[in-house]
Amino acid sequence: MLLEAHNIGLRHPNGHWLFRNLSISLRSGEIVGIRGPSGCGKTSFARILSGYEQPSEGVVLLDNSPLPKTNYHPVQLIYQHPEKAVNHRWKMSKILNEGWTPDDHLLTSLGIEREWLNRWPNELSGGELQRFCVARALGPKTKFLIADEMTTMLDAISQAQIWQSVLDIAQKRNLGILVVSHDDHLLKRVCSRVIEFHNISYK
Ligand SMILES: Nc1ncnc2c1ncn2[C@@H]1O[C@H](COP(=O)(O)OP(=O)(O)OP(=O)(O)O)[C@@H](O)[C@H]1O
Repeated sequence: MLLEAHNIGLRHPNGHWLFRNLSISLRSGEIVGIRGPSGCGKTSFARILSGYEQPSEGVVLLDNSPLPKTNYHPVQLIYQHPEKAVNHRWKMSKILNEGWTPDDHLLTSLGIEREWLNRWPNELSGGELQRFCVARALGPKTKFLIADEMTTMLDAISQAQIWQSVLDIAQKRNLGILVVSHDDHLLKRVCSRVIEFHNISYK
């Protein structure tokens, strides 16, 4: 499969263009990094690629078709801030099973303790909550993953554990991953190529 963004631009309500003419393509099985300074628009671009936000101009295509608007989304975004990505009125078991039912093996590989399933989101740390968001995003219908600073809030050991399970699954299922990060060491380790945000953007 091929995920493509063509000439994407985003203009805020105040009329300011955050970016214009962003084009990128990502194939199944590819792991590509995006690096850029804080505030340049990486998260906004990630939201557009995963269908959460409409661009002001340009188009995102999945195998030459527009992104689907209903059902399980094949491009899954993992946010930098997991507390913004969960329903705080739901317990963790319901959040986890929102789109599919992750198996025990996945929960173990992501370090999710079963006792956490009965808690509310605010009874978990950011890192613990993020493990649920990763599991939730890895459903069998996921084709591409947009990992926006996915493990930034985690310690080095947890970070390595989560990336190891994500990379294992990506390899087995031939997922494409876009890794948005400030962490040069991580980008170098997991990505086959790394793009500077400003090199794909012409303001
Ligand atoms: N409605 C809005 N009007 C004007 N500017 C906005 C609006 N919404 C967001 N912005 C600005 O757009 C910029 C891009 O934010 P975004 O989160 O995409 O950047 P980022 O590169 O992911 O940053 P970071 O690395 O710090 O997470 C920010 O400077 C933000 O203040």
